[in-house]
Amino acid sequence: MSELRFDGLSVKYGGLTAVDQVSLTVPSGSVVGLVGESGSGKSTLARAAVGLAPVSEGKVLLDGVDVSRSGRGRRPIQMVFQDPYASLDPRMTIGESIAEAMPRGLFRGSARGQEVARLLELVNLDPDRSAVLPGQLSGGQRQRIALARALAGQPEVVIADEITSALDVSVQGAVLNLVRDVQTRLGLTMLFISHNLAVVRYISDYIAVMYLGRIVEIGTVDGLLADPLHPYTRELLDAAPSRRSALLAAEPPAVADSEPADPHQPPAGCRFHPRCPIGPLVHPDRTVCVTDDPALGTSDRQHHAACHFAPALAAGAIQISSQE
Ligand SMILES: Nc1ncnc2c1ncn2[C@@H]1O[C@H](COP(=O)(O)OP(=O)(O)OP(=O)(O)O)[C@@H](O)[C@H]1O
Repeated sequence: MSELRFDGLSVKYGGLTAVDQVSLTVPSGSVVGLVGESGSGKSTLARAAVGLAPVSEGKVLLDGVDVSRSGRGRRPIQMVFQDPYASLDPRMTIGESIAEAMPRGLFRGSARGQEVARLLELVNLDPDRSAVLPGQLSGGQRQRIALARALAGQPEVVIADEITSALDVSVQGAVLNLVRDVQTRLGLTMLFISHNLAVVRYISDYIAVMYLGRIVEIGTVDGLLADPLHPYTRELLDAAPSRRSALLAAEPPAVADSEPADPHQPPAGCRFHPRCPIGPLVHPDRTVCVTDDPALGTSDRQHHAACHFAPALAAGAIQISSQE
């Protein structure tokens, strides 16, 4: 069990800051669900944790140790990606693919085969099928193999990036159940990325909401969903269909009546202010939203939102848009 922490992490692609000074902790053995619209930086944050995105500032820490300095060899953070068709070599049997991901030298001879069988059983696949090629498997089965491959690396942290969104709707629930079961059994620390709030709610202990390269709200699942403090989170929730239909939805809901923000030109002050239903768009006197960049709370409270008016929203002193 290990704590994963992003500490003031920034990732830049040319002139674009895809992730902007993000600090986020995934407590040991827990699941943090990361939600936000397309382009908000979720995948980039995840990729930075495994060395696949160029970190320009800040650190990724595993139990306080900078992962970029942990050297070669075993990789304690493993990722499962969206596309189960692209993530497996079509010429390797699934057994070979899993064995290839094991730490070098840890399993030799028959122990290798036994470990492959154990991993296949862990993801509810018949160990006798280790000789089949990925082309003979369905999308859901391939995603199970991708999970087994990630687990073969004996990770302390698994990052799952939209792992159900490319799957047939009929198998999404089964893969989610499996991931939750494996995470619980192994006590894994997990960052679970999805557009789909219903999926995230089902699997996570905490939810972090990302908007234009920043975390704008974080809290426990129950706390955040019962009492969202950021207007963007409220929009996401209002736009989300019922839990069942959201679980089955191939495409995530868009935020209603809102223009996607341009990540190349983030607005000054609060980045959400040009879209915000309680900001200067509706209340021109709320100039603080244009001038001051709100910070995510730093107290010990478990629920934080980066909004100047979060305390007033929480207290019921102001309401969203037409209700105000
Ligand atoms: N390799 C890259 N080179 C240049 N820009 C990139 C690269 N990868 C991501 N970006 C840009 O960084 C921003 C964040 O993208 P990212 O994929 O992290 O967002 P996301 O929230 O995961 O979205 P999605 O859910 O659509 O994958 C976007 O504006 C994207 O175009």
